[in-house]
Amino acid sequence: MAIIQVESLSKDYKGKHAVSDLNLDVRAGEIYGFIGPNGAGKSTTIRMIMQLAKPTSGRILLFGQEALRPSPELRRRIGYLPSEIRLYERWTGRESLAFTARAYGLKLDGTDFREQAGMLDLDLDKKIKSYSLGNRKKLGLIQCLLHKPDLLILDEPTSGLDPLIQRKLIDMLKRQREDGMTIFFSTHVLSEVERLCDRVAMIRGGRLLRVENVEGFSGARRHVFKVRFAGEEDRTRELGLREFDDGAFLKDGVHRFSADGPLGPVLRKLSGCEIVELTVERPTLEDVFMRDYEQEEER
Ligand SMILES: Nc1ncnc2c1ncn2[C@@H]1O[C@H](COP(=O)(O)OP(=O)(O)OP(=O)(O)O)[C@@H](O)[C@H]1O
Repeated sequence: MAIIQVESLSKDYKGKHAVSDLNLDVRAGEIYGFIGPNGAGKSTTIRMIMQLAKPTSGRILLFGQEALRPSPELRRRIGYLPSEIRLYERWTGRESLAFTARAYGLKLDGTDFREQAGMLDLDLDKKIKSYSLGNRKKLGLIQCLLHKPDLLILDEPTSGLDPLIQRKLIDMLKRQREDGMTIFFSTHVLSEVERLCDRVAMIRGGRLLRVENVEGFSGARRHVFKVRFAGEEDRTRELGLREFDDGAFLKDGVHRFSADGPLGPVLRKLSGCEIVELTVERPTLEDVFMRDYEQEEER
């Protein structure tokens, strides 16, 4: 069953499309990355999933239930970390956690979050007003795990964290997955997605560009070619580069395309023109996504 199912979801702000006709399905037990540049529509989507913003059109199902209005029952099953966390500045981290625990009717003895705080290197006895942005994020994350939700929705959880803490947070999220939690999180850091996610959706300009399986990423069997020929003209058609890749394109004088299988046939084709520069690489997820960005920009 899909834990999050988003169907034809759109959100307009004063006639401007923040999210357009978005479809997503997040399955039980997976870590799903939601990636896109600034202003892509990630937070707007997450706010709609959390029933904090009303969709202009479309449907959202959480745990198979229609979720267009705030529902305390659904809310209890979800841990949500917004991109900007609001905390009560005068409290210590521990007081803040104790308050949240009480709000959920949990009886905690103070040792329940010690492990997580230790893992993230967070001093819970300091006042929140003295916390850095990173420490606030850490506290927010521990807070949204307190009630042991089935689904974790995190809006840019690692932004503002140093690389060491980012890694610890990622390890902590992996551990949650081992305990059966489903995790949906937004980021613009691709390496994070590669380390952590089962699947990743890429959004830009409010529209879904693609969804990719990270494990066994199919791009690993392909080669990415970047080639500059003598002269500036577009050689895509002349060399039949679209026979290898429908999406072959020319940008800044460089022909870019990818191809499956052995290199020989491709190199033979390329040698029909005078090559000034050639690079051949295995594509990373980043290559695949950057290509999508660039192709979108061309349109
Ligand atoms: N409350 C609002 N009123 C008007 N426009 C909004 C509002 N919230 C978001 N937008 C616009 O919707 C678009 C998507 O914004 P959103 O915050 O969802 O992007 P994002 O992918 O989360 O970006 P970032 O990575 O910068 O947080 C942007 O053009 C933004 O300016």
